[in-house]
Amino acid sequence: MKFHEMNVKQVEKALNTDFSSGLTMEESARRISIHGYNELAEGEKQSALLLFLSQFKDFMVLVLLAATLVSGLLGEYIDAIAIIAIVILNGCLGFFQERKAEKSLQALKELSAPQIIVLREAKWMKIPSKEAVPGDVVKFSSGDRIGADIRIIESNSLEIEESALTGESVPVSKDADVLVAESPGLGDMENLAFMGTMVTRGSGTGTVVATGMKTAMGQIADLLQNAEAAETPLQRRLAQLGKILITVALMLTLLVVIIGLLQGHGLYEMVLAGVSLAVAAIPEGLPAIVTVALSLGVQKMIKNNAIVRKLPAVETLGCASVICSDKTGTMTQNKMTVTHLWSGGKTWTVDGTGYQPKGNFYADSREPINLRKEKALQQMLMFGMLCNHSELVSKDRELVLDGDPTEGALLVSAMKAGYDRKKLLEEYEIINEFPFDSTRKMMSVAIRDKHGKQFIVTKGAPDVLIGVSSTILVNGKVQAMKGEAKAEALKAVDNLAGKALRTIAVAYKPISSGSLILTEREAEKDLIFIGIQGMIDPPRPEVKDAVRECREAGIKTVMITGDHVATAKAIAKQLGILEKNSTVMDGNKLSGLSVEELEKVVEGVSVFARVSPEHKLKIVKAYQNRGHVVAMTGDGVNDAPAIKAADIGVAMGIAGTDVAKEASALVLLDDNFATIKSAIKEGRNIYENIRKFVRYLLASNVGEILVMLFAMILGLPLPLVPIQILWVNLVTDGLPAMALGLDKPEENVMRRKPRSPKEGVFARGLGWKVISRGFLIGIVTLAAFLAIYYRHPQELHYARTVAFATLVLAQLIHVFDCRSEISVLSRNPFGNQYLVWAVVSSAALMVAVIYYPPLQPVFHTLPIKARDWMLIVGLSAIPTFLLAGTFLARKTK
Ligand SMILES: Nc1ncnc2c1ncn2[C@@H]1O[C@H](COP(=O)(O)OP(=O)(O)OP(=O)(O)O)[C@@H](O)[C@H]1O
Ligand SMILES: [Ca+2]
Repeated sequence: MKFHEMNVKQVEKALNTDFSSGLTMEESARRISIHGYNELAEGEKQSALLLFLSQFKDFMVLVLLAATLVSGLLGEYIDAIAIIAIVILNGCLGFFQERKAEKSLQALKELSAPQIIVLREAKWMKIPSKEAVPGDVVKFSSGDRIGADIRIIESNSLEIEESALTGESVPVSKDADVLVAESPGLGDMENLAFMGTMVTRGSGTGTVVATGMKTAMGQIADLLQNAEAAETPLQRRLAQLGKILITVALMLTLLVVIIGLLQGHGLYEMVLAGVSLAVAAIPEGLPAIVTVALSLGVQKMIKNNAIVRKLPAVETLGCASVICSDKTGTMTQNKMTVTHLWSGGKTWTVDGTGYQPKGNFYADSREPINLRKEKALQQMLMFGMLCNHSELVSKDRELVLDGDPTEGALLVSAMKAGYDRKKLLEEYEIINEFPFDSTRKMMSVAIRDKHGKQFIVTKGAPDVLIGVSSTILVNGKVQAMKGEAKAEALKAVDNLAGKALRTIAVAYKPISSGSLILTEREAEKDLIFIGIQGMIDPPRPEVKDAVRECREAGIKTVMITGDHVATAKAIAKQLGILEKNSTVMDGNKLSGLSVEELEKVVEGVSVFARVSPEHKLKIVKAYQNRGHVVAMTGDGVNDAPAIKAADIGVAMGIAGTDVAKEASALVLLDDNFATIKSAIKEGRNIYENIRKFVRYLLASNVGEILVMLFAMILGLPLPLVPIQILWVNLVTDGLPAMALGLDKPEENVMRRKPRSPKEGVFARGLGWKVISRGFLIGIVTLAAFLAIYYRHPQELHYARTVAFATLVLAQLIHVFDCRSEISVLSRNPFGNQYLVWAVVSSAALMVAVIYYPPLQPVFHTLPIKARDWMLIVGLSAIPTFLLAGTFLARKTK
């Protein structure tokens, strides 16, 4: 018999498990050793060796190796060995950079690995999905992705979307009690839930029947092997640019070779020089360094509680111009405490802090009231506790909340009045439930008391509940919900919400005992309104500053909330989101507008209140049509489309569902708005750092090519020999460029306007900087060469050594200039320790090559005399300081 044909008892037996306490730790470990981990087999990975070899597949490197081989055969052993050594070192550098990039991407993947809630040794715990085994008892609810194939034990309005398996995107309802007889299609197995599908509604428990490759998903897994890693826009642009640069570098190199030949240089000499030059000038390492910079940035973001799930988001973050953020939990602390209560025209306050169930109720005086006399208040508190899933659990001797904070507040307010849920549940049995969702904005239970009387109890947004209540309880009497009674209730809501309180109303109605199976629609109408509980949810302290910083950075903050207009308004004011010239729009108004109409007014709105998740997509579209780059937060299943549509989809790490997380590009580990701001700042910085080393590397290459080209045009000997060119390329490109990638942001990163996503690599004067600095580096190197060579033409080796030192030093000074968009002097040049160390070690290597006797024949160098250092230092400072702070530099700002 198959699992879907058995009843629950039979399944329990077949799997040799216990549905009330789950598996033991021992047993689960044993089962892992039998069934293996619950994961799908991965595609093949590139081996380290292949990755290493792939560093040498570059065409010019192959040509260089061939040319070196020839020179080796011709007897130039030292040159040949040195060149090969440098090529291998270069390959190692590339290998490590790519490895690092790959590793950090892998680490990212693991961070966002799915989890599953299982029952082990009678305790519910969250474990990595990987560790689930057949027989495990699991629970799941709306927004979860199912982690294994599961036979449902209990279900509650459960609906699951199985498009990952069946392609059918309409959710199907699932029911534990439906036995499926023959062998139906996957889509018809009502009592099974499959790995990879997602819960769109309701909740349930179940037991794992298959894991890993044995699941239905596993059987088709090879069809959907790993999605390819996405390239960021910048990486794509750089790849295109790379092709152009290669062509240009090759053409210039060819020009150098041809002119050199025309000027009477030997063929062999020119070919080797040309090939070395080509290898040095082609920025083949650029893509890898960019990936490393991106992933280093990603790691930094993780330290700041932001996980980037899609690499391109790192870049897009820097372009964000609007952040649409949830209020509850993101801008506020999500620590709710009921402070005010209202029923039938009376208002009470209650004291106490946090989730400690201690406090008193007051009317007008300072004396606590006698609760027994306030029947409506009692009823409201009791119902708030019954229609409630949250729980207080003690952890480290403190009471902490397990569940939804809104419900926690209601639980605690009832406890302050002396109610105890266990005792209540002995008196009242919960026979049915309609779970909360953000569109209905309410939740209901059907309960039965000891005498068999049945009621519907509903709690939810007061304005919505007033709408579905036909009567209201006033002084123990039921009155029609209209006229003055209704107006007074609405006024009470406004009054509480105006105090920045979040409001939840409670209502009920008796139902006849026969009508057990009501639909949601039947249950949630003609209710008797009892009253309202108002709770504080203090803003997170850091949000106000974050909002201000965003404003200075040209980024607009928009609050989007399901909460009441007045509550949203009050909190938005406290946080500085709502200003004089911005407005609040509510869900009703929003529903009536088309995207085009919304577009016209959207710039003026900074708070959207009483919205449903479905509205978020419209808001994203409207801002995007206005040319904005939009970050949008979300947590629930219904938020996923908006998260996907946004330029940067942001999901909550704590409150977020699997579905929201999977749709997102960025996950906030702490659900904090301020974290979005830090991520944007980091995103801007990473992009600037990439610009810095692109600028540095290309200027260096331009310098290297030009010095050779000019020398050939002037009919001079080669100012640098091949091995020197390769060495410059290795030493100056390696460490200093990486160090630039780790640079701290310039002070004003968050005071600039967001960058346009269309901006090219050379925007904002970068192209000019590359060419002008490169040109000057070439000129001063040539000048240094000439200064020696003209006086002593016989000392060619010495002149080359001086040119070599000038070229290296000019680049090592120029690298400091690259740290700033303005000028080298606009920030402390030694502010980046990595860079200082990179430059010091590169300089030390240069000194070694020049002064260490065993290296001199290898690099064709001679020790430089002290007085010539004056010349070298003076010349190499020129490219950086000549243009630093001049009008040319400023103009490009
Ligand atoms: N567990 C619940 N049971 C009943 N009603 C609830 C519950 N949670 C929230 N509500 C009501 O539904 C309204 C909408 O809730 P929703 O979760 O959509 O947004 P929110 O939490 O208020 O704000 P945000 O969208 O900023 O997270 C709330 O203002 C509240 O009145
Ligand atoms: Ca919400």
